[in-house]
Amino acid sequence: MNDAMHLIVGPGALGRLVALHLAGVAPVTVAGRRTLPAAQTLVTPEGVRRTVPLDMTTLAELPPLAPAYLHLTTKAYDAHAAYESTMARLAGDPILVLWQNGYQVQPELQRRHPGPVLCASTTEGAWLTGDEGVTHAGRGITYLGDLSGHHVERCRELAATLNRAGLTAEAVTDIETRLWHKLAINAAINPLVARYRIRNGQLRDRPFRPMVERVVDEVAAIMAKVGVSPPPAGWHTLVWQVIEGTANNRASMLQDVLAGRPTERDAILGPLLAAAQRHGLDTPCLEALYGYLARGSVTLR
Ligand SMILES: NC(=O)C1=CN([C@@H]2O[C@H](COP(=O)(O)OP(=O)(O)OC[C@H]3O[C@@H](n4cnc5c(N)ncnc54)[C@H](OP(=O)(O)O)[C@@H]3O)[C@@H](O)[C@H]2O)C=CC1
Ligand SMILES: CC(C)(CO)C(=O)C(=O)O
Repeated sequence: MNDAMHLIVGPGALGRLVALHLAGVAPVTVAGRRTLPAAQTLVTPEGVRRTVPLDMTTLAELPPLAPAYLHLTTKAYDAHAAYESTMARLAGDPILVLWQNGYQVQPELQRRHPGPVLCASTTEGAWLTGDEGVTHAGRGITYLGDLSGHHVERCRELAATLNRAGLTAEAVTDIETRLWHKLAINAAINPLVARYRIRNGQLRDRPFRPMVERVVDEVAAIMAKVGVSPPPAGWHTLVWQVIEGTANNRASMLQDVLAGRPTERDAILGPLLAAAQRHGLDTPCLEALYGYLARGSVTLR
């Protein structure tokens, strides 16, 4: 057991998945905004159920801890509020680990946080089974890096801890590119499947296939202006590979829309639309999808 303490704020699907793994190798406290049962059940991708006691608390009851790591596992739109309420209670400046999708919270909190900030880009898949547990739907890989390029060793240390805990992780020196690549995938898939309430694989069919192509054209043009290098196979191939590999998924944004929750539209489409505006690019599809997610209606040209 490593004695570096991990505080995980945001006890949702990803937060509990990470907590239930880390608890086997390090001291872990999980903090949310409401009380959750201390015994949490993990259902593994193989269907095995494991119930693990966790130190669960609420931010309001959080003692003045000095954790080595503060993992922020809220949705992107809750990250700033969660960061502020947590930091107001902690002693010291922990290593902040950001697990959000998109590319909005990461540069903003990198500027705000006085300690090291690491970014995690993960392809793990998890969903909640209620207040008592989480299902690990699919194993993936977590890339860890930092935008400043000053904390490579800390990324390696955390990757080693996550690997010991049973989650595959790797420290990388190009996390910004990886976050933009994941954002491109999310931008091409999530708003369309949320808009049309379809599984990812249905994007391969008419009338959705040409819509995906147009969205990817817009994303690719923005990436070229921003200076994000394309994946080796190109943007279109990358997106179609993910659609193929996740054909049966109900993407996270579709689940949010169906449950009447806010979506991560600002974290995913926001950076693309802002870059398009800066560079004078016409992005009718992305704008229409953003408009739908903001207002609930869309007309794709
Ligand atoms: N789930 C997955 O498989 C993956 C998720 N991600 C990314 O990880 C992030 C988290 O996703 P996910 O776990 O699915 O989301 P969830 O909605 O399941 O979990 C978010 C959690 O954050 C809590 N929360 C919100 N605000 C605060 C706050 N101010 N203080 C403390 N806790 C708070 C919520 O509490 P409450 O219950 O009260 O709402 C909830 O428990 C997202 O950016 C997502 O895109 C990335 C890859 C995979
Ligand atoms: C890759 C994809 C689209 C898989 O569903 C995803 O990350 C999500 O659902 O948010």
